[in-house]
Amino acid sequence: MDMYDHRPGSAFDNSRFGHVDASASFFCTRRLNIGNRRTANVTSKYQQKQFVCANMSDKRSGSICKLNGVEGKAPFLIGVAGGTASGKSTVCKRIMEKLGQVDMDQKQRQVVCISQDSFYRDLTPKEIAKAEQGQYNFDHPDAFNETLMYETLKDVLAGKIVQIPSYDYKHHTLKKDEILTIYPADVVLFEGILVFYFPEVRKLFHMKLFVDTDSDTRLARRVPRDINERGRDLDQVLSQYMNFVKPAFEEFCSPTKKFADVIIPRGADNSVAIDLIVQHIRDILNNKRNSEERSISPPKVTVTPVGSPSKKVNASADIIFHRPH
Ligand SMILES: Nc1ncnc2c1ncn2[C@@H]1O[C@H](COP(=O)(O)OP(=O)(O)O)[C@@H](O)[C@H]1O
Ligand SMILES: O=c1ccn([C@@H]2O[C@H](COP(=O)(O)O)[C@@H](O)[C@H]2O)c(=O)[nH]1
Repeated sequence: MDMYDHRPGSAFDNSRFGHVDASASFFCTRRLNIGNRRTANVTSKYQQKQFVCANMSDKRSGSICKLNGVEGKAPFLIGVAGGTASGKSTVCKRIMEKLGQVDMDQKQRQVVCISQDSFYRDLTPKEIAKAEQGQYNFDHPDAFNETLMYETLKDVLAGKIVQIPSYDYKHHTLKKDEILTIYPADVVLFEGILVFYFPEVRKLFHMKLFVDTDSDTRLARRVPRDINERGRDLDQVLSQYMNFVKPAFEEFCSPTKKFADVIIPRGADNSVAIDLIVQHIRDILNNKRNSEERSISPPKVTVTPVGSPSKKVNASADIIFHRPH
């Protein structure tokens, strides 16, 4: 999806993706601009199990965390769940558009979006053969790498730069030559059919949205999409839908609607709901910015000695605390 930072020419050896020995890793050092204000030397570590830049400080103080000594922001993390073709990606795109994030350099973006599909497990050749016949269940929670999803989101929350693969729906594989770099942002949207299914992952979200589009509409959208964009034929799409997609939606996805803070009926058509969400995000960002500014220039605090309450130790203090008696 074009909202991601596609960096085919990144310093990462993409050909190793998913095929390295678990212990194999390599390092690269780059100079990166983070947001409008910061520049940091970032050393990134790439491993099969964890494709994140793992060499930055994990310490958080409030919403500020450190990136190799440079202060970075912990983002506001929004989960966007919903059935297949409910409009999750389109809703995320609308939110980004309304927040003025689309025609913007990837590194400057305050709002970024990550797809849960980047956390599908690597399939064995036998599983790929099954998938090609529409016999693999991509809608079951076991199809996802929960640990990696959790660890990556934790890193995102810690203000780290993370690198994730994009997903190739035609070949049912993670794209080894298309690693997405997610730079620290103010808001991170994480969208997918089962983003609220895993309890530990679910707990990480500051806000949870569920895109609720009726199943006829979803199927009517999925059929042409899968044929035109994902290389399927009609029989495959319908049999996969009946055998796996529909039952898994009912068993695993639909029950997670109860965890949502906001349910968006009709998806991207619901501009009222999207406007309300965008306004809420704006308010949160403004509050966050104000509190960050306050923490960057804290008011001067002076303690007046006990017994001399009228004696001002520092005449320029903005706040005076009295020691309790
Ligand atoms: N409100 C809408 N009206 C018409 N088509 C839509 C609408 N929302 C999404 N679509 C189309 O439906 C398909 C699935 O939408 P998408 O946002 O990718 O869903 P999801 O991310 O939930 O799978 C895409 O082809 C998209 O262009
Ligand atoms: O190789 C694959 C991987 C996934 N799928 C289907 O994709 C949807 C999830 O993506 P949405 O954009 O939310 O629709 C899921 O229902 C899987 O069935 C696939 O067909 N092949």
